[in-house]
Amino acid sequence: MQIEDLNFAHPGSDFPALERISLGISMGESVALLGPSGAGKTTLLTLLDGRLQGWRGRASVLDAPLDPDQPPHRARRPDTGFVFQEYALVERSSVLRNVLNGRLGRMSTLRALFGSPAAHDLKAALAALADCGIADLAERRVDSLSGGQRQRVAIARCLAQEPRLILADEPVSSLDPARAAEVLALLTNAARARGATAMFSSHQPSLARRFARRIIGMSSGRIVFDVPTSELSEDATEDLYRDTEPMPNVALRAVS
Ligand SMILES: Nc1ncnc2c1ncn2[C@@H]1O[C@H](COP(=O)(O)OP(=O)(O)OP(=O)(O)O)[C@@H](O)[C@H]1O
Repeated sequence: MQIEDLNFAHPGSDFPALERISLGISMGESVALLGPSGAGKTTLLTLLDGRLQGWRGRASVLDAPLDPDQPPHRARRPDTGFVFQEYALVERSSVLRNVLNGRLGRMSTLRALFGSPAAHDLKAALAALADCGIADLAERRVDSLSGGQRQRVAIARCLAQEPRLILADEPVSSLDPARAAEVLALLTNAARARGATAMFSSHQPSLARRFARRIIGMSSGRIVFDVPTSELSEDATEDLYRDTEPMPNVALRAVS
C-alpha cells in the first residue's frame, strides 16, 4: 500500500479529517493506528476501503490505484476485508449465513442474488468459523450472542472473504481486556497465516504494542509518528493522548 499526500475533509466540515498523510505498508505487515477521538483513524481506514470519495493525493492499495472520484471496481473489492467496530451483522440471521455474506463479493451475481453458495463458498465459511473458534455457533441467531461472540462472527465473515488486506476499525473496543487480547490475537494470527496485511485502529496502546509490529500515531488528521513497535517510547504514546482538546460543552459532574 502506498499513500502520498492524502488530504480529505468530510462534506460540510471546515476541518480536514486527513492532512498530508503519506505512508507505505508492505504486504504481510501488521500495523496499529493509535490516536485520540477525532484523530482521523476511521476516516483513513474507510478511505483505504474505497468507501470515501472526494479526497486529494495518491493512494494505491494492493498494487492498484484508488480513484478519488469513484469506488473500486466490484471485481477488486473482495480483496479488502473490513471489520466494523459495531460488527455490522444481520442480527436475525444465523452465524453461518452472516459469515457466508463475506463470500458474496466472490460469488456470481446469480448465486449472490439467490443466496445459494457453491461448495467452495461453504468450505471457506466453515473454515473461517473454525479458525475463530465458533464452529459450534453456526446455527445460532446473531441476536442471541454476546459481544465477544459477535466480534468473532464479524472477523470470521471478513476471513471467509479471503482478503489480502484486513482493515479493522477498533475491533475490540467493546470487549473486556481478556476477550480483547484474544480477538486481536485471532485477527493478527489469521492475517499472518494467510500472508495478508492487517491494519487496525485502537485506543489501547498496550494492545497495539502486543499485536502490531508497527504503530502509527495520528492526531488532528496527521501522522505524528510511524515506528516499529520495538522503538515506540512510552512518552510518545502519552504525548499523543495528552494533547487532546477537551470536548466542548461537556461538563463532568461528580456522582454523589
Ligand atoms: N461523516 C462525517 N461528517 C463530518 N465530519 C466527520 C464525519 N466523520 C468524521 N468526521 C470528522 O472527521 C474527523 C476524524 O474523525 P474520525 O472518525 O476519522 O476519527 P477517529 O480517530 O476514528 O475517532 P474515534 O477514535 O472517536 O473513532 C473528526 O473531526 C470528525 O468529527
